[in-house]
Amino acid sequence: MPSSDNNNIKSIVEFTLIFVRSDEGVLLGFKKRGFGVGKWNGFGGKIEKGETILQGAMRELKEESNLTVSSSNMIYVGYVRYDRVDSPQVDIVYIFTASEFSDSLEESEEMAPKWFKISEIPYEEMWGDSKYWLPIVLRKKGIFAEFLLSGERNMVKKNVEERDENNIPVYGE
Ligand SMILES: Nc1[nH]c(=O)nc2c1ncn2[C@H]1C[C@H](O)[C@@H](COP(=O)(O)OP(=O)(O)OP(=O)(O)O)O1
Repeated sequence: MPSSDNNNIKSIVEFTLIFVRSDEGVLLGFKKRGFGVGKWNGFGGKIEKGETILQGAMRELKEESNLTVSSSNMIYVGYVRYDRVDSPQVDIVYIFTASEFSDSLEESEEMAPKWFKISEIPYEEMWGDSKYWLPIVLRKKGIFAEFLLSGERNMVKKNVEERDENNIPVYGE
C-alpha cells in the first residue's frame, strides 16, 4: 500500500575510495579543500553521471594523485554505508585497493599524497570511522560496514563485518 511516511525515503550518493599499496606501505592524501578538509584519507570522490563505479575510482585517483591503475589491477573489496539521523542523504563509499600502478605521484589542488607504514597510519587524523574498517581492508579482507551518524562527527551506531573474498558485498544486492 502506498505510504505517506516520507521519513524512510533516502537519497543515495555514491563515492569511491582507493587505498594504493606498495613496499612503502599505503598511500594516503591530506585533503586540502572541500568535504573532509584537514583529514587524511584514501583517494576518491563522487561517481559522476555516465561513468561506472570503476571508472569513477580510476578517474579520482588520477585527478588527485596523478597515479594510473589499469582496470584489471583495481581490486574491489566492498563498501561502507553512511546513514544520518539528521539528513535523508545516505552515502555509499565503494572501497578499492591496488598494488600495481604507473606514473609519478603528484600533489593536486585537492590532495597532498604521502606514503605511510601500516603501523603509522594516522587514524586520529582521519574520519572517525576509518579505524574500524580500514585495518580489515589492509589485511586484504573484504569489507561491509555501516554507520549511523549524527552531524559530521558523532557516531550513533556501527556495524562492521569482515568478509571473505567469495563474499564481497555488492551494493543493491
Ligand atoms: N566518513 C567517511 N569515512 C571515510 O573513510 N571516507 C569518507 C567518509 N565520508 C566520505 N568519505 C570519502 C568518500 C570520498 O572518497 C571522499 C569525499 O569525496 P569528495 O566530496 O571530495 O568528492 P569529490 O572529489 O567528487 O568532490 P567535489 O568535486 O568537491 O564535489 O571522502
